[in-house]
Amino acid sequence: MNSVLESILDGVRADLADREAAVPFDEIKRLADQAQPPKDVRTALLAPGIGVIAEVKRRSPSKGHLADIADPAELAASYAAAGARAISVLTEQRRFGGSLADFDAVRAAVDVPLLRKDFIVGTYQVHEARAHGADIVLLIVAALEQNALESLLDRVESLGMTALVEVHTAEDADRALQAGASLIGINARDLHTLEVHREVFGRIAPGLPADVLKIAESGVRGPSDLMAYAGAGADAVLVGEGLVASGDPKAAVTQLVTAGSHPACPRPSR
Ligand SMILES: O=C(O)c1ccccc1NCC(=O)[C@H](O)[C@H](O)COP(=O)(O)O
Repeated sequence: MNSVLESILDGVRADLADREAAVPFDEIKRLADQAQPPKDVRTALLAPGIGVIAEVKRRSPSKGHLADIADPAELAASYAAAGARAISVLTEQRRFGGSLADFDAVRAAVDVPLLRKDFIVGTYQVHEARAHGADIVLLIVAALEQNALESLLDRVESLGMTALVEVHTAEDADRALQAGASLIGINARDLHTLEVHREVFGRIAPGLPADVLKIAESGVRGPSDLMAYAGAGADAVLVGEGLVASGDPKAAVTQLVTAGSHPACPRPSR
């Protein structure tokens, strides 16, 4: 595993140990069982046009500070009002400045499906995501051994949620399919250099089955990037920096949604 990811995971494991000490596994499972039922993510993403998954992202390892985001609920409500199909909330604290408190605030503010965007390493975090009302949980292939990926994906689905399985290479994509992923995110950000290479999406997506929903992650800075990803087979794009650093996130989502539903925008064939 590469050092950027490894160092993120070290911090994630330390913070996770603190949370598990505060709220034991049985209690987080009980809270997950009491949460509102998860939403139908596939139907939301298959609505006509290229979907926009809008991200609440304060900072990142690659760019440092991105936006202050004093009120994540207000930001999320503006994303939803502008037509975002789903909202991604970063809950990793050390590198991304996110939190489960941000997630709770967003959950209370919007009805669209919510993605818990974090670095999942164990089943506790899956139940924790459900307890906080998540509908989608990110599983990063590069962060997980195959048996862990498969058992976490099973756990996500057994709780009625959808796993967004993130891949960076064709080998990752093979592992995601082997694990049974039905929603695959192809992340154009190289985890070694943190550079974005959008062409990675077009190299990997054609090798995925037609019934797998394909999300293009990272590097969408405006409608032309969305159109290019759509042309390479994306069902939806996941956008963070291009929204939060735009000065007018609601207008930025509106522009993307408009582009994604324009008759000239390519559609995935299935
Ligand atoms: O954003 C980073 O610097 C980063 C570094 C290491 C691991 C993950 C990272 N980002 C997570 C994401 O996948 C993005 O937040 C997401 O794809 C949105 O990307 P962007 O629109 O380019 O902000």
